[in-house]
Amino acid sequence: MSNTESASDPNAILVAPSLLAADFGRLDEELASIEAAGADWVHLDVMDGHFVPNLSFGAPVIKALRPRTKLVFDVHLMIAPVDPFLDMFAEAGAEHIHLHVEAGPNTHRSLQAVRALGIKPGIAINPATPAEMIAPVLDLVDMILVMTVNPGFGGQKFLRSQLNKIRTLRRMADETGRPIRIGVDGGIDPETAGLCTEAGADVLVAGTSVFGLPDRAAAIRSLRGGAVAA
Ligand SMILES: O=C(CO)[C@@H](O)[C@H](O)COP(=O)(O)O
Repeated sequence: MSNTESASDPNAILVAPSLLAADFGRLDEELASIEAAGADWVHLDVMDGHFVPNLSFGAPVIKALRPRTKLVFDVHLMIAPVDPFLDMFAEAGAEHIHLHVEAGPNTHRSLQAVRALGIKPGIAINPATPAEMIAPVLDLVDMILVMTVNPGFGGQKFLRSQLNKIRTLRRMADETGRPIRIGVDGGIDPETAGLCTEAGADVLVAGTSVFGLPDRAAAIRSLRGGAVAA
């Protein structure tokens, strides 16, 4: 199945390689490699050194990359506050924006602002935050991003403690009667992909297990294979 075919199938498991694990000196080539390898989206991690203890890249880099690929830009904002920067990421070409439920007191307003910009809103949730925290905003989102590591760094170990949360969120999302995708982010490899999809996730965000391997097509196939086998 090609990237665009799988992305338009609501039941497909989608793979979104995280550019954080790419070679930042060759972003063009890295993007081209995952597009050719069958990635569905590219996941773009924006870090501010305040909400998370690390810095990555911001809207100018995303804007520069936008014309270089047809992949959907799945932007994960690990920043606080978010509201003053939403216009900037819209203008840069974000198609999805995930903001964190922990990032500020106005999550409901921020998600409405994302939708008003014509962007699909997602709500991201940290490992220590209970699933119930996002119940009041589920009617506003198209996606939930479950952090399966503490945000801020690639290459961390998957937290199995998040599997029950994924199950709970799958049930809550299904109860809305709307199609809401559940992404998992952090420590995703073919084995943990299977655990997550079995629990109800349908988007696999993976940095190290895609960009860490020379054959990106094989890496993406293995992730899908792990997911299907669950
Ligand atoms: O948002 C984050 C980290 O904060 C993730 O997107 C990581 O970039 C995933 O990296 P791996 O755990 O797959 O290496």
